[in-house]
Amino acid sequence: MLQIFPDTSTIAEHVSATLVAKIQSKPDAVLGLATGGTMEPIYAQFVAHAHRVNLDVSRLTSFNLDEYIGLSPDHPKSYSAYMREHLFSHLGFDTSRLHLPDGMTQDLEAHCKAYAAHIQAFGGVDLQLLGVGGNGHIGFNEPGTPFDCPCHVVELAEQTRIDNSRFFAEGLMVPRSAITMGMAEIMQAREIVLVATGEAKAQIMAEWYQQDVTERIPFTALKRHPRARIILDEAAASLLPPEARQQRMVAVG
Ligand SMILES: N[C@@H]1[C@@H](O)[C@H](O)[C@@H](COP(=O)(O)O)O[C@@H]1O
Repeated sequence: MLQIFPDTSTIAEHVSATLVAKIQSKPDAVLGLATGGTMEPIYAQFVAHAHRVNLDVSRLTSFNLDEYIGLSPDHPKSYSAYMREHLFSHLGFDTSRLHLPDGMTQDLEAHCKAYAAHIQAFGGVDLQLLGVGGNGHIGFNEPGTPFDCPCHVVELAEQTRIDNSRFFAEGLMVPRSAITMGMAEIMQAREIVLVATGEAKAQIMAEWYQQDVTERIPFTALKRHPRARIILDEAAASLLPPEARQQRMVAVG
């Protein structure tokens, strides 16, 4: 289902309310968490909302989508550091329940298998948050990734490294590879919320809308998911055909 909101702050309120409701109804839920600029206002809003309603997050389990290979959790540009900065350090999480792939692992293949098995051991993800790359990647599942692919190592597409270089100071290289949750684990999530904001996502959203399900655009897989929502702001929706732009959300909540 496609939903278009006026701007990033109404999206943040809406997604935050979705998260709070999920956690209130299932305090031991398993969340699939994403990083990237899109998620920053969402986590900020969620932290404020959680404080307001005194939300108990201590029984939650989370699995992050991905991590760069070669960056330790202490590296400021690791996704581990991102999660601490934007979410984990602000609320009373049980840190032993918060999982990210280990970018410093010595045995990549074994680690990927163990990460996938760990998610299965928890019965899969209840609610998966996703952003989307300019080339349609989700997590770091780049175009061409088979839809049944589990957690794996990926060589990042040149476009992805260029897009993500804005997060790295000049002279710091974007890593060439990453560990990502696979399309398989993502598609097994019971509920998926994908958020795309800003003009930079307008082109890929138009392609997503026009194309059938294709591995060339990984997030088209969500068209086959029974409970996936694609949430856009006006800018990301700006190249959609008029009939798609009818899906405007006027109310928040
Ligand atoms: N691995 C992450 C993705 O999980 C994220 O969804 C995407 C979009 O990022 P942004 O929200 O910064 O546009 O970029 C990265 O490559």
